[in-house]
This record gives sequence, C-alpha cells and structure tokens, in this order.
Amino acid sequence: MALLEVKGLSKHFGGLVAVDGVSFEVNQGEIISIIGPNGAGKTTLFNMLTGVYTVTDGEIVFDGNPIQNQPPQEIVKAGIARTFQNIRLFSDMRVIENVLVGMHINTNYNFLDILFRTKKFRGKEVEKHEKAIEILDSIGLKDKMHNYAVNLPYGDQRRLEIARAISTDAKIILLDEPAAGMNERESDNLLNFIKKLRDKGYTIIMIEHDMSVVMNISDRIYVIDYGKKIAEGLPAEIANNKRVIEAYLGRSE
Ligand SMILES: Nc1ncnc2c1ncn2[C@@H]1O[C@H](COP(=O)(O)OP(=O)(O)OP(=O)(O)O)[C@@H](O)[C@H]1O
Repeated sequence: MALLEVKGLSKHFGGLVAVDGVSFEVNQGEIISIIGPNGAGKTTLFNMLTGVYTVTDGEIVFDGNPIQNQPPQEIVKAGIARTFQNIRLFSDMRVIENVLVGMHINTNYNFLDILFRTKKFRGKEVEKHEKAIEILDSIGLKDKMHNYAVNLPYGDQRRLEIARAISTDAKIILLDEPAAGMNERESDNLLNFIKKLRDKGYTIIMIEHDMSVVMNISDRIYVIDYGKKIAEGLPAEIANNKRVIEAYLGRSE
C-alpha cells in the first residue's frame, strides 16, 4: 500500500476550480516532484494535504487513514510536515529555537511538569536540545545555531525551514519550491541534502520550477495544468511528453 494516496481531490474557490479531481500515490522513500505552469494548482494541492485548505471533494489517505479536512497541527502530528514558498521562519528567534519549536508538537508535558520544571521536563528538554543540534548538524547549520534566523543568508533560511519540518518527526516532507532564489552552488547542496533525507527513510514531495533540480532528483513526476493532472512518469518520460511541453510553451513565464 502507498504511504500517501490522493483520490479525486478538488478545490473550488467560488467559481474557480483550482484543483480538479487530482489522484496520485506516493510510496515510502520516494522523491516525488509536482510540476506545472504558474497558477496550475500545485500550492493549493499542498494546502489541502497539510490542512491549510479544506477539501471540496476527494480523499487523502495517509498511512491507511483518511486525513482530509483535519486541522494542520493534527496532520503534522500524523507525520506530514512542510515548508512554504515564501519562507515562514520565526525570524526574531535563534536558529536552534526555530527547530525546537518544530519539536514542540510532539512533547507531552502537563502544566505541573512545566511549572515545577520536573525531572521529566528537564530530561526531555536536554534530549530535545541534543536532537535539534543533530538535525542542524546534518543540514550544515550547526555553526550558526545561535544566530538569529533573520540574519541568515537566503539559502540557509530555506534549509532552516526544512530542519524545522524534519524536527516534527514527519514521515513525509512537502517542500514548496525549495530551490527558489538559490544560486547554483546552494541548489546543488540542497539536492544532496534532499537525497540524504531520502536515504534516511524520509519521503519527499516537492513543488519545483527549476527543471535541472526536478530532473536530477525525482524518482517520479506528476504534472498539473489548470488544476488537472496531465501526466505522470519518470523524469525522462516527462521531459519528452508532448502534452507537458505544450503546457509549458503555451504560457508566458
Ligand atoms: N485562497 C485562494 N482564493 C482564491 N483563489 C485562490 C486561492 N489560492 C489559490 N487560488 C487560485 O487557485 C489557482 C491555483 O493557484 P496555486 O497557487 O495553487 O497555483 P500554483 O501552481 O502553486 O502556482 P505557482 O507555481 O505560481 O505557485 C490560481 O488561479 C489561484 O489564483
């Protein structure tokens, strides 16, 4: 059984059909790219997968359980975390604090634990701290853990968003245009990092416009145009797909 099954998913905004009966599957350990021209409905799809938008129609089954229309925090707890197209960090917090916030979703202190700083509380806090440092080390941000997020270069901010997503213990990480605004060296580093995540067992779904990134890293690709899935396949198949080429050439981007 696939880790994520999306069945006939639609989203209407009044009369506008932003996503129109899209179905796809993602298996454990895959890197999947979702591509398509501007306004195709990709981010709307992510917003439904993560509970930001309610679903007009269709079903999202994660790990065997339907999750459509659950609130975002429940979906994170279930194991789906994301990054955003426009970076959303706590910019006036330090790098490590941004990761600790991500972990908070899975801590189960009661009020008294916090009030009296019990042994359980202190033990868990140390554990969380160590894990946060480990995550930052794996993404190359350990040296900057005490910097304020706002002062990081753009590429580092994107990586910190990914670190925060990982810190929630997610099984699937959704990346919305992770390479946007990165220079070639930064996007090469990002590619390697995403591959490492996959090797560690994470499943990745990525929206990306940079075709060199998409073709290099994806196990499979789904193509959306005007809210509908128009193609799916291996990178080489998608690169030569007539309908996909027409969809891209038909828009001024
Ligand atoms: N909250 C909203 N209210 C109304 N319309 C919306 C809303 N969110 C998205 N849309 C519309 O839905 C359509 C799909 O938008 P979406 O942002 O999902 O496309 P996209 O494929 O992610 O585009 P891009 O590649 O430019 O980010 C667009 O016509 C957009 O204007």
